[in-house]
Amino acid sequence: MGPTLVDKIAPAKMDSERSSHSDSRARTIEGGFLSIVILGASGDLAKKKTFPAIFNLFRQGFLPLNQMKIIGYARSPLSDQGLRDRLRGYLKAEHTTATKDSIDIVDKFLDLVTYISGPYDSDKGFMDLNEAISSHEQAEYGKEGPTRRLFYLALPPSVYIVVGKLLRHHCINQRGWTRVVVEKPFGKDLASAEELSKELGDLFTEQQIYRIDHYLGKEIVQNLLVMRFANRFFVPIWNRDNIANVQIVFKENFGTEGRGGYFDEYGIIRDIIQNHLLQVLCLVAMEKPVSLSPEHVRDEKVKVLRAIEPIQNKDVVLGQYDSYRDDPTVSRDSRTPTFAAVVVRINNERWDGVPFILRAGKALDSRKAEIRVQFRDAPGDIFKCKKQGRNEFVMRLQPSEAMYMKLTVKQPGLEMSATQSELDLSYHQRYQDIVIPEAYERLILDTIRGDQQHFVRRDELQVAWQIFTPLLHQIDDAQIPVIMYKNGSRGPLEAEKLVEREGYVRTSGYIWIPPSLKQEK
Ligand SMILES: NC(=O)C1=CN([C@@H]2O[C@H](COP(=O)(O)OP(=O)(O)OC[C@H]3O[C@@H](n4cnc5c(N)ncnc54)[C@H](OP(=O)(O)O)[C@@H]3O)[C@@H](O)[C@H]2O)C=CC1
Ligand SMILES: O=C1O[C@H](COP(=O)(O)O)[C@@H](O)[C@H](O)[C@H]1O
Repeated sequence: MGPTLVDKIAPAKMDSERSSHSDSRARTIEGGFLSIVILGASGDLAKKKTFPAIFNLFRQGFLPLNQMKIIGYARSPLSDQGLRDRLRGYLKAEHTTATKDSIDIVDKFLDLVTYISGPYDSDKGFMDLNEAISSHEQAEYGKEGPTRRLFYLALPPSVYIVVGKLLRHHCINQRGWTRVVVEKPFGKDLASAEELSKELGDLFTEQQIYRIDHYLGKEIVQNLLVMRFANRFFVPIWNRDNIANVQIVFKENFGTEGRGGYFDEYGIIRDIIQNHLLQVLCLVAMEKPVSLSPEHVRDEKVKVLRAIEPIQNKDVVLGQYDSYRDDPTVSRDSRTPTFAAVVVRINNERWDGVPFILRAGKALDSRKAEIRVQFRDAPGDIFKCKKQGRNEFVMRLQPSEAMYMKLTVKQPGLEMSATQSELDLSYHQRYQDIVIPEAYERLILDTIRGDQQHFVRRDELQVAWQIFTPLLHQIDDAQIPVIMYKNGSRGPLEAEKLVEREGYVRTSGYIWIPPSLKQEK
């Protein structure tokens, strides 16, 4: 039998081989035995996102085949094999040619996975965990040599602190780094987020804490700084003189589906807008950082957040889809918004007067996330372009990553008339041989490399909550109306009116479906 894909896996790639930018961002991967511990390994996120992302890194040779273990920890009574069986269906060895190879690579990965069943609040469980990690380390590395420990909290935030304390007490690495990944929601409002930050901050240094927001790992989001600051086209026009309005949109064509209990407590602003969309806004609106070092980038994000004005009620539309309360895990008289449109205003020299409209909704007519930048009309319109519509630059995060510009051109033919057309960079067409990594894949790799650029810093989180907390408290106190909308619709009509009121000009008669989206259907 010839060599399988597993045999062909190279030792973990070093950053110097992989990184296209050999500047200050390129980090050396420190050597040493790597233990990745997933706490909450029995859960939804772990099986759907965390383990598959680690598997993809492994499959592509980014993890050290013979120098690592992956340990799942949760209360559920599972065996090693039980966890492996549960995960197998989620590990897809796509892009490998032979089926045998695909099975081998999955088996090889699952061989690295073990499971410990234990509570989240007992010394014993965490002593067992430490024992297991140490014994793997020693089996490979003896008692000397550097080791690396990554703890991924795929858990409800209610247990973060108790788990953090026990990790701190029993599982800290004595021979190398310890890093802790925490998932959103990081609190429910400013006070609770601050408390969580303080308690975690008493246990771990800021350099050890990785607050994950998976939107920061999406390809088009990662492209934002390059687009804005490496293209002469954009540098001079990215401001209030040229841009009329910006929309950052998240739509899902399904409801809360099995997560109703969690969602009903949080709602769409805490679930999507305060974190994912606000993070995207930071990258669209921030000033150029001094360098790409994580602190320089995050310093600029914090500055733009600090320039955001208090949100006014007239700038908010809330909705709830009509079948939301049919979910048995949702309260019968729930007023939790499943849709929100919020106008955010940035009071600085670059953006004064430009509305940033953040819109997110569940159970809408399609699944899509995009940034839509609409430009002002060209002055002195001799071509009657106003009829045709405005220039827009759209960055589609999903589905099918793309960036396109809507612009006015001469209608081809003998007549001199203007029409709307587009310049399209659809990734699946342009980069046919490149597999775009999943957000979690990229971010987990960053945690192993020690790169915090794409993670939320404590002060960033604090300002993000400061912006939304007054509004959230009013919503919690039922002071803002929640409009019903039909499951599968575009959301409340009032939101469309809000967007119009803020000066968005819809192009009439222009319908263009990007080829990559046609393929998607
Ligand atoms: N699922 C998703 O798509 C996303 C999730 N997240 C966040 O990731 C984290 C994990 O999410 P998810 O996997 O969906 O969560 P789950 O509800 O599936 O919980 C994960 C595991 O935690 C344990 N657990 C559940 N409830 C409790 C509780 N009340 N007290 C103690 N342990 C509990 C369970 O393990 P056991 O009982 O075996 O110990 C469960 O398998 C959350 O913070 C969530 O907000 C973020 C983005 C997306
Ligand atoms: O964080 C969350 O994100 C998902 C949407 O993620 P995407 O990468 O598929 O866009 C959302 O469904 C979920 O409610 C939310 O908690």
